[in-house]
Amino acid sequence: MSSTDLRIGVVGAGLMGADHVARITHRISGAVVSAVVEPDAARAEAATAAAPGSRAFADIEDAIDASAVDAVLIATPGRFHEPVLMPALAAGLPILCEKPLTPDSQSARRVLEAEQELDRPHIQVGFMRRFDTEYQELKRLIDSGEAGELLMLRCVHRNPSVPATYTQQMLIDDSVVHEFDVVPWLAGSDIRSIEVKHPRRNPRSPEHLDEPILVLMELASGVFVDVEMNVSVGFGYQVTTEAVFESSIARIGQPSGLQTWRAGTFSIAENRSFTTRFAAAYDAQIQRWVDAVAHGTIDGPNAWDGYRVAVACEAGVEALAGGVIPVELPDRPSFYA
Ligand SMILES: NC(=O)C1=CN([C@@H]2O[C@H](COP(=O)(O)OP(=O)(O)OC[C@H]3O[C@@H](n4cnc5c(N)ncnc54)[C@H](O)[C@@H]3O)[C@@H](O)[C@H]2O)C=CC1
Ligand SMILES: O=C1[C@@H](O)[C@H](O)[C@@H](O)[C@H](O)[C@H]1O
Repeated sequence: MSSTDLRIGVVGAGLMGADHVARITHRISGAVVSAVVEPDAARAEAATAAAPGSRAFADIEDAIDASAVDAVLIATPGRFHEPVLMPALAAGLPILCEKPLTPDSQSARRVLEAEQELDRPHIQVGFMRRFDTEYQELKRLIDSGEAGELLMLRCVHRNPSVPATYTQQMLIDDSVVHEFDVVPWLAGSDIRSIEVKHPRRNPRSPEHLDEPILVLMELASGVFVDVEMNVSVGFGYQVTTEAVFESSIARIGQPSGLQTWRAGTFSIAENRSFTTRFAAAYDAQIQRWVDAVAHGTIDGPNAWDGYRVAVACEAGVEALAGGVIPVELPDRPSFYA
């Protein structure tokens, strides 16, 4: 550790928290994990063992009081984000908060209000797809106008399976939440309305889930977007987008793993989890946050983006029961210009 390294407190050391501890320790420059807050003793021990020099704390307030952290990375389940965001903001610390910012728009608004007490945005939200090189290339193509007018985006979001704790609502606010961020970013236009269609149910789905679902968004620009959200596909993890232009199409997210020719068959390895599909994007997201923090800024989706997405998720959850649900946003505060 060098004396200039950013000392990060990681709150929540489950799947994503442990993954982030490993990347900060081994792949990110200019930062170390100095504190871990995790109620599960075995996970806390594994995380501190994985990050030499780090210490476990009972809560983020203790780590702040002990002057053990310069920044906070939040990787607890979404409903526990606000109780960490608030003390971290009160201490004026930079924050990388895994998605969602908070689980609903009311709590997201409270966070926006608390952040606006400070001189500048301190929160970056972990919508890592914006750091994926293919998404970035597609955005450049759309922005450049080279391909002409964008007419539609056709998105696919497939998970091999989900844990028993995954609910119907999570199809929207745990999974499609990513498209609610990345689609307006790609297309440069806010979501105007959301509708959900229920195709034939996959007999492999857990009993309590009615999926796949088809989420239809209309953007303010008139661009239409469909998202196939499908969480029991078994074969692997797939996130793709096809952009339909006037006289061309562009595609991202095709399999790019090991290719084999065997017994008369050609095959390409597919991802099995977001942890590999987006590994480079998570690395880039955290490296750019660490670099930005050194200059007193953030470099990625901010708390306003988190709030916009929370509003879209509420409309999406309402749309699960039917209807075309409008997405209405207040004006963006100049603080987030
Ligand atoms: N960007 C992405 O692609 C992904 C993001 N996520 C997000 O990451 C966050 C964590 O998700 P997972 O790692 O999958 O969950 P997880 O359940 O594997 O881990 C969460 C950890 O937080 C701990 N925890 C619970 N309450 C806490 C508290 N008050 N203080 C400190 N620790 C607490 C739990 O004991 C657990 O170890 C969520 O916000 C989730 O939406 C999850 C998966 C992928
Ligand atoms: O954020 C994520 C998970 O929480 C969610 O459950 C998955 O569907 C997403 O693909 C992943 O990126």
